[in-house]
Amino acid sequence: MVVTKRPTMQTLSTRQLVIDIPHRPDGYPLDLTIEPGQIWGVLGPNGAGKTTLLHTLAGLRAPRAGSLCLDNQPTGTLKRRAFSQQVGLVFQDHQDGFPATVLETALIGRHPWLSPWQMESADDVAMAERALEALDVLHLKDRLVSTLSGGERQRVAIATLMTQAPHTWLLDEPTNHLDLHHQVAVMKLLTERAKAGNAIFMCLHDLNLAARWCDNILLMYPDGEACWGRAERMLVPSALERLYNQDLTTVEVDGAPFFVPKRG
Ligand SMILES: Nc1ncnc2c1ncn2[C@@H]1O[C@H](COP(=O)(O)OP(=O)(O)OP(=O)(O)O)[C@@H](O)[C@H]1O
Repeated sequence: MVVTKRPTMQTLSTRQLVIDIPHRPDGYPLDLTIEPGQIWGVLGPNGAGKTTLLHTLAGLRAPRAGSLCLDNQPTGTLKRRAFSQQVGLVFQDHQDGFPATVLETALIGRHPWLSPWQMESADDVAMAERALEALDVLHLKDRLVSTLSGGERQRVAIATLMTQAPHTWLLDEPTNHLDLHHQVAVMKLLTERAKAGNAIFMCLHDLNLAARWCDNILLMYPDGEACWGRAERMLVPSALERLYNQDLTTVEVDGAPFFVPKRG
């Protein structure tokens, strides 16, 4: 049996980070620490910079200022493979680069753990199949990804991240395209991963999913202003109304606030 030696889990943090959004002033620099066990929700209107932040955290875009660290080590000094063992990203949109089955796609998640040209082992395949099962897409494993529905494709993308098994999970609107049952299933899965010690950091447009499942919230405003902290402190109607420029009615359901847009 091949045993993959796991590196110790490292905490992703930002120091005075300014994301680079063309023609926008710097705004408020971000000093975030995304701790093991935490579930972060990033909220903000269209164009506020949520995707740009995720791509910056994933090392795909350079920040305008500031730095990113894993523990105390600047991420720029790490090899891409070592970084990908620690940090993984589910994109908002999924493009098919080349024809691949669902299982082949999930197995891409093992690449940071294999040497160049090393074939995936039976253990890697078993890991990918467990992830596909957790996302309820194992029955589709031999289908071409290009033939899947939007929600199925989204679940395959999350299963691919689960197969990658990084410490920090970055997810750009992971509930996009998902029906209600699968939205809840994904949020439960992320909660289980956080309980197991992973750090979860995701953009969401659904305030009520954030209120129910996230313990930390980052609010991003279109002018670059930002604030963050414990969910109960951040999810207050006045702040959210200003964030979305939308009046809200708030009720409490099962001990969590539930926000409904006012009609008028
Ligand atoms: N390459 C680019 N050139 C010019 N502007 C860009 C570029 N990339 C992003 N932007 C702009 O940066 C801003 C932030 O985009 P981003 O995708 O991060 O927002 P978002 O908060 O994720 O939005 P949404 O909720 O719509 O997904 C937007 O106004 C976008 O048009």
